[in-house]
Amino acid sequence: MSDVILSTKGLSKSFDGLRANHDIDFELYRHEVHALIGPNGAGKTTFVSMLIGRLRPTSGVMTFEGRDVTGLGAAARVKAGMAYTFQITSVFAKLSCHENVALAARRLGGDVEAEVASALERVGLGGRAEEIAGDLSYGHQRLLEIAMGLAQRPALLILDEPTQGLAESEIAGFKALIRALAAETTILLIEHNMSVVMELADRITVLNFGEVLAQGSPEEIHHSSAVQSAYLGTGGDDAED
Ligand SMILES: Nc1ncnc2c1ncn2[C@@H]1O[C@H](COP(=O)(O)OP(=O)(O)OP(=O)(O)O)[C@@H](O)[C@H]1O
Repeated sequence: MSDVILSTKGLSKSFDGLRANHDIDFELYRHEVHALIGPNGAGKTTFVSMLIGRLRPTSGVMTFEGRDVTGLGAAARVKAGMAYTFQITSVFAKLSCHENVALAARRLGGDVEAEVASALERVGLGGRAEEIAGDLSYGHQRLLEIAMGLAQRPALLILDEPTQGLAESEIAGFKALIRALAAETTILLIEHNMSVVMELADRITVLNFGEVLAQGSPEEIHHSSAVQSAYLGTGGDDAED
C-alpha cells in the first residue's frame, strides 16, 4: 500500500486573504479508499477543486502518477486518469442511461459499447441501459454518475458526497459497490456520513479550518480527542455521530 498515486505538498488556497486551505501535505495510496472529512467550511471542496484542476492553488504542488500536475487544467487531469462525481447529480436527465455513460466513455475512445455495458453492470444498472436518466430514482442517478466515472477507466475516482440523499437501503448497496471498486481503482470519498466513512475507509484525513487536523486509520481517527473536539464538537466518546 505504499505506492503513492497522488500527493500534495504545501497546497494552499486563499480567497481575498481568507485561508480556505493552508499548507496541505497529503498522500493517496494506490487502491486505498481514503475519506476526506471535516466540519462545514473546513475546506474540503476547495481542496478537491484543486485536485481536479478546477481551482488553481495559491501555492504548493501536486503530483499524480509521479508527474507534476499543478499547472494542468481539469480536462487534462481527466485524461491523466482522474474522474470525479459532484455533490449534485450531473446526469443528463433527458438522455438514456446508456447515452449518459457513452458520453463519458467517448472521452477515452476505444470500445465505447463494451465500456458502457461494463460500467452500467458494475453499478447494478445493467438492466436499465435504455431508461431515461431523469426517470430514475435519485439513488439510481447517483449510481449512474459513478458509472459515468468508471467508463473513463480512472486510476483515481473522487466521489463528492456520494451518499447524500440516499435511503438507508441504498447506502448499504453503495458500500458494497465501493468495496468492489476498490480492487480496481483508488477512491477518494468526501463524505459526511460517519458510518460510511468508518466502514469503508482504509485511511481518513480530517480537515479543520483549512488545515490537516489528523490523518490515520478509522480506529485512530475515532479515538483522536483532537478530532472529537474539533470535528464533532463533543470532546466526548462517540465519533459515530
Ligand atoms: N470561491 C470562493 N470565494 C471565497 N471564499 C470561498 C470560496 N470557496 C470557498 N470559500 C471559503 O473557503 C472556506 C472553505 O470552504 P469549502 O467550501 O472548501 O469548505 P467545505 O469543507 O467543502 O465545506 P462544506 O462541507 O460546507 O461543503 C469557507 O470559509 C468558504 O466560505
